[in-house]
Amino acid sequence: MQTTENWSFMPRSLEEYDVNLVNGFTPEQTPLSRLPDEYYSPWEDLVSRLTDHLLAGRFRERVLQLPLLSIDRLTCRREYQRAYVVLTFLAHSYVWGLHQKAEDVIPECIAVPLWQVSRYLGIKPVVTNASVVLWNWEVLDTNRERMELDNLASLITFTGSPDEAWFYLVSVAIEAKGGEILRDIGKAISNVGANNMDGVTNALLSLAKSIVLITKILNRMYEKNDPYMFYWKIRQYLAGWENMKDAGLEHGVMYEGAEKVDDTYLTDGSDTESSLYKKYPGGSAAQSSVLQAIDVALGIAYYPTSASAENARPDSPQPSSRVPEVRPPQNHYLLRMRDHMPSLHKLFLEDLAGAPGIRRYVLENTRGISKPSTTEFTPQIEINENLSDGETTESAQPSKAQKIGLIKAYNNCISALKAFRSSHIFIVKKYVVEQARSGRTAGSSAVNSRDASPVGDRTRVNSPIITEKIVTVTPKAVVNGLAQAVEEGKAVVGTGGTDAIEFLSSIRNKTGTYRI
Ligand code: HEM
Repeated sequence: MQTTENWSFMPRSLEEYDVNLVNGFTPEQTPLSRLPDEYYSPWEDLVSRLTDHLLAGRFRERVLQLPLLSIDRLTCRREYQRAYVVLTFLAHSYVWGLHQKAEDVIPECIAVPLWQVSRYLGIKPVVTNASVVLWNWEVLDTNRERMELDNLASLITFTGSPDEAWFYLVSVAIEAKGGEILRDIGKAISNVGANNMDGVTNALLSLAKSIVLITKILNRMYEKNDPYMFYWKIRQYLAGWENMKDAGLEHGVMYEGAEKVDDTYLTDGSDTESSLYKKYPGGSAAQSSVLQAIDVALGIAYYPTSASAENARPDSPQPSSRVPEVRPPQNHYLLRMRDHMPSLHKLFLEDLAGAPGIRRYVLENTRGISKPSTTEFTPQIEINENLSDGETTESAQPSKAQKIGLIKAYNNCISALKAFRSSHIFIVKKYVVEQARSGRTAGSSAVNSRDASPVGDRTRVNSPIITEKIVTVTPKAVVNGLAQAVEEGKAVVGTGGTDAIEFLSSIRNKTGTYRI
């Protein structure tokens, strides 16, 4: 049990945010692998053979045989979470199918309970980071260090492939470091409140180490997730129903019968007020609260990717004693992604933003010592050596060395976070951009004859694992949802429908400018 006393600056207890200092935003207790009440066995039995039914081409038929079950027999949040995971997997499998045309109506037997459990958990009724990562893991050996990559398994996958499980598990292992990360953030902020400079410095040094550690975990993605598999076989199931015109979901998806059980149905996720069709983006690790918590704690605000905003950093130290508060634009993609987190985690991030600011503390207490770069990231912090130690002559005041230590610790965090984002961009280039540019190839996987026509032989080069001779095919524009070939010169879009690399680079570069 970790002490939560460092978190007394928050208006609510960590428990009330469904956050803990062991695993962060993922539960301390292992998620349920099956709902205990046999009443729910029709859902559990179907999801346990999900891949088999998809492969047999009879999954949709099986869904239509499901009874409409009440959610009244779910007894606790853990059970609601399990129900949400099961129902989102069933819903996305139904909509996307396997080598089938997308369906734009989720049948009542899934749609109604999915809508209701999502309302209870305060999350959107689509696959999210919570469905596939936070609430979708188990530990293999409970006697060992719990949540390391070599001791984890995913509870449900769409494809039954190790690649898909690995994709989720890398995120689970990162999420689990959220406990350590929150401990450091709590220590840093409570020491800001107590005006204990060394305490803030030590907490930031530890936070920087944790960010380096999650970057190492992120870089293990290549070990067991083949980019080809990911892009062409797995990613399609994570897609939601926003910006999906090309996939046949121009209006989004209808949750059959949900309007009868919830008055708010019509007002959420629709283009027009009265539409029964909903548009929601799908699952993305951009919905991870850990990364956003680090951003919030370090005082990093998000910006639109437009050129004018690019040049502005909000809080370059001002001559006056006040560091202006900056409100990020409300429509920014990363802020929108908070609606795809459990609402308690979103609330946590909002309340964290109101806590004593670490960045503000560093800036205000090192004025005259730091010489912030107004341009891009520089590896070396520039210390203004010529300035006298002015305000720090009294023995009770921190020394110049302490102030320099504080700036360096803060900058270590920024550099580590920027390095995380650089590694992530590299992954997105390998797993998304290169795949989209290469066009779909037939190798060990079957290609829908309606999707493609063979044009010649080529050795498959994108996968580090498979090197057999394969047939190159000319892809039609859309294979399924997010799995599509994109011509050179056209943007490869992320879940949010914007140019993924441009978007991620802008955030990465902006992170770097926060060095002091
Ligand atoms: C094969 C692996 C991965 C791919 C292809 C990938 C792809 C993407 C893409 C395309 C975006 C842009 C926004 C969107 O489309 O939603 C994004 C955003 C993001 N991803 Fe990943 N991702 C991968 C793994 C991870 C992992 C393991 C994490 C760790 C938690 C992660 C964390 C993030 C974050 C935090 C963002 C928001 C942007 C930012 O804060 O820098 N991703 N990812």
